[in-house]
Amino acid sequence: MALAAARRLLLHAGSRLGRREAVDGARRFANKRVLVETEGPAVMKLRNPPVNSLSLECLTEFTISLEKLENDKSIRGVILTSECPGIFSAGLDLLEMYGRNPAHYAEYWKNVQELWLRLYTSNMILVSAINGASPAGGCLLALCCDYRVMADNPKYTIGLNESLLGIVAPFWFKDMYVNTIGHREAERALQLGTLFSPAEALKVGVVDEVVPEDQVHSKARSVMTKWLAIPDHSRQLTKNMMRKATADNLIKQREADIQNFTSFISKDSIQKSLHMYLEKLKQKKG
Ligand SMILES: CCCC/C=C/CC(=O)SCCNC(=O)CCNC(=O)[C@H](O)C(C)(C)COP(=O)(O)OP(=O)(O)OC[C@H]1O[C@@H](n2cnc3c(N)ncnc32)[C@H](O)[C@@H]1OP(=O)(O)O
Repeated sequence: MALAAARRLLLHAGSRLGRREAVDGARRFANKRVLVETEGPAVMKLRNPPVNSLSLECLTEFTISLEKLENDKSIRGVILTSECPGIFSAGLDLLEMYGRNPAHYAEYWKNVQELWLRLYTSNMILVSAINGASPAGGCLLALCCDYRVMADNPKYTIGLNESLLGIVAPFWFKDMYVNTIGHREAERALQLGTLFSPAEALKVGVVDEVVPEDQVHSKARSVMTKWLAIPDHSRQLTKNMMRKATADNLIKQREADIQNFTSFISKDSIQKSLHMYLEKLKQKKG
């Protein structure tokens, strides 16, 4: 209930802000963690420092921004990128999955599912400009896109690394990975929790193109121009044909998936693994 009210409030505030900024000349709207520019090809920038982790608030604002773009029939495509230097997204927020209660885990997971379904089944053309590290849920965001351009910086890695955290990528993460890189590569990468360098990601097909870092946005825009030249109706029907079965697989078992996640993440052993992983992240800083 509380979340639904927050969501209504955000939508309202978002549209007011959108109008105000439009008067200033720049066609854009924003909430705290997501900035959307609608001048030229629409660009959605995640800005949840330090690492663009997908907290509940960030997921909600992301979903609302997408909803607004979907409702604007003049917007046919969106470039998804990050405003945080060196980070595309650190994925799901570990602090939403650690040390909370089952009701919180269920609420969080419902919102993760909702964002995924909205992104994965979007009628718009989605191109990701991956300008930084993109582990786990960050990779998931990129995989939802129709085309992925990654910055050629060996410090940036991408992949579904859940098994390194002692957790298991849900079946719908896995389905999308298999759809993108094939069963054998996905099986190996999921078991090992592989984080691919840009060159490896290109080779295996996690991303479609790797370009010098200063060209990632211009390349994403030129890709968008090419995709925009395709008639919407045929492209959308084709996308739906390719993705429907994967999305339906979750839709038909959303509740069960929430229950599974909640009971899995609540286990002492899993909480212990997350604790150790969080400690490791802290220690890395020295
Ligand atoms: C059935 C269960 C399935 C659940 C599915 C889960 C999918 C997921 O997405 S799980 C999340 C997986 N994410 C990761 O493994 C990424 C972990 N983070 C990193 O590897 C690094 O932080 C980075 C490469 C993204 C960035 O490195 P950098 O050196 O720039 O920054 P750090 O000093 O490591 O981090 C800064 C700060 O942010 C905290 N943090 C990092 N990632 C997360 C996160 N995913 N959730 C919450 N918080 C995160 C990190 O602990 C630091 O915090 P402090 O400043 O307080 O120490």
